[in-house]
Amino acid sequence: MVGPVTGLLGGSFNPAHAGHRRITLFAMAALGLDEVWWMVSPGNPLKPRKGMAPLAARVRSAKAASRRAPIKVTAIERELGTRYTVDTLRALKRRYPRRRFVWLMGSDNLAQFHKWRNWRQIAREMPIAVIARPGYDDAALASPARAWLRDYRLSAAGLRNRGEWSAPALIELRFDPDPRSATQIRRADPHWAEDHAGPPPRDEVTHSLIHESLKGADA
Ligand SMILES: Nc1ncnc2c1ncn2[C@@H]1O[C@H](COP(=O)(O)OP(=O)(O)OP(=O)(O)O)[C@@H](O)[C@H]1O
Ligand SMILES: O=C(O)c1ccc[n+]([C@@H]2O[C@H](COP(=O)([O-])O)[C@@H](O)[C@H]2O)c1
Repeated sequence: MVGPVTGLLGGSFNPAHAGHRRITLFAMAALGLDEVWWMVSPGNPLKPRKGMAPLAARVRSAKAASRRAPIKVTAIERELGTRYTVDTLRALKRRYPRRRFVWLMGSDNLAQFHKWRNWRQIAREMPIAVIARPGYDDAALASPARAWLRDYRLSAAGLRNRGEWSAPALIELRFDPDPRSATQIRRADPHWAEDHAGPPPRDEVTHSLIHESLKGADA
């Protein structure tokens, strides 16, 4: 029997915002997902550490932004000890073998995807759904990763109706694009990261942040 269909939205969430929530709910409906996990990254390998609030603060902001939605917030990469998405996805598939996963990301990330470690292998691990984002769609369209994935394009209905999933698969989701971004929030509140720095969380706090939300997630 196939387990729940789970979308994975990895991100810095520095901070989380209403755009994350909206694109998640949209992707869930379009792709027929049972739930989405927001994986708050301990540190995007391509982003500077400066200006990044601590993991615990970003997890808190993600929990607030996802309240009462079928979204689980997790910092599981901290527990898995993975930093690169390719390693995270392999570890998750091993840990949750009954689940079917889809990797979700905005078109800004498709434009840069060829810079991610082992990106072709990421595409072989699970279908990828890309959500159009204002200002990035031309770059995404012209990107090396999209060129590579062109022959694997699939409609959202195509993915929903497939009995057996295969990867690579690229699903391009376009809906009333959402202009919100964490950059915009930090511009309006330049001290966001500092104000949320606080003392480093104790180990048991981080531990409970990691485990709490995925409790009950079956294998
Ligand atoms: N408004 C949006 N439309 C489409 N995708 C989005 C949007 N906001 C965030 N995403 C996607 O959600 C994931 C996590 O995003 P992230 O936490 O980096 O937020 P962000 O707003 O992109 O942050 P920043 O402005 O700091 O780069 C990424 O795949 C990103 O592309
Ligand atoms: O694995 C990589 O090389 C890699 C490079 C850049 C970003 N990522 C992942 O992409 C996701 C989105 O990151 P961000 O910072 O754009 O929200 C997050 O899960 C990061 O860990 C992964």
